[in-house]
Amino acid sequence: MTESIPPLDKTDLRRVARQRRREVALAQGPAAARALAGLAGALGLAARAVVAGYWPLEGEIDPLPLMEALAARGHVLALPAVTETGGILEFRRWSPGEALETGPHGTRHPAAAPPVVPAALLVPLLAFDRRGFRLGYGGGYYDRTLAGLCRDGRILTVGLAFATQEVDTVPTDPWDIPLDLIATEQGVIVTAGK
Ligand SMILES: Nc1nc2c(c(=O)[nH]1)N(C=O)[C@@H](CNc1ccc(C(=O)N[C@@H](CCC(=O)O)C(=O)O)cc1)CN2
Ligand SMILES: Nc1ncnc2c1ncn2[C@@H]1O[C@H](COP(=O)(O)OP(=O)(O)OP(=O)(O)O)[C@@H](O)[C@H]1O
Repeated sequence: MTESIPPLDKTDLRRVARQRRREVALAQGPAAARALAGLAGALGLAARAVVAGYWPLEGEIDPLPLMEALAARGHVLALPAVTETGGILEFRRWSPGEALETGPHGTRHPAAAPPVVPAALLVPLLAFDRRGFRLGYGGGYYDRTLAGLCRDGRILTVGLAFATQEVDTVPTDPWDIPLDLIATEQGVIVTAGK
């Protein structure tokens, strides 16, 4: 068991959670990513649904083995592109092995292509709680994007994290929209949802 993180504001929690995530990623990164891949069938995705993942930044749990497992099950994959600083994410079709370009904040995304609307979103995070609230880097990209996607239709949101990224209560703002599921190397957590 790791020590629990005391209640902190978003800025302080980002710092503490980042450090904790870096340590667990070094110690358990590849094993945890493999464990996530084993959950591909447990996410309840509709057949052939378009699933948007992410290209991992340092310390984030690596979603690529899970994305490969999803592709093998017949899902279409996509990656987010940051096309405008402070804007919303654009999702582009992608298959493992296809070329990527570097975007703002060190992100990697496929070259310009007609955007797709994902049915499910795999979401990176610094910390999560059992209500489904997440803390990100503070750019607000997922918040703004989710606000639009939720307005336009149904979307399943799945946070991906190391189990030790859980905190009792993530501090929230009015724009935060809770995730439906959190997948960790220990299994799938079903939250109260949106
Ligand atoms: N893998 C991944 N892709 C993503 C995100 C993410 O969190 N992770 N984003 C989520 O919104 C969007 C990009 N927005 C971002 C906004 C800020 C920072 C950021 O502050 N990065 C750190 C450096 C990251 C590192 O430690 O390598 C920084 O600049 O200090 C990163 C991404 C879309 N794509
Ligand atoms: N629906 C929205 N519409 C417009 N701006 C928004 C919306 N949601 C969030 N923002 C803006 O995004 C900024 C960052 O929000 P927050 O600190 O919650 O980011 P985060 O969830 O940690 O980051 P990210 O989503 O990029 O991983 C806030 O300053 C807020 O004004």
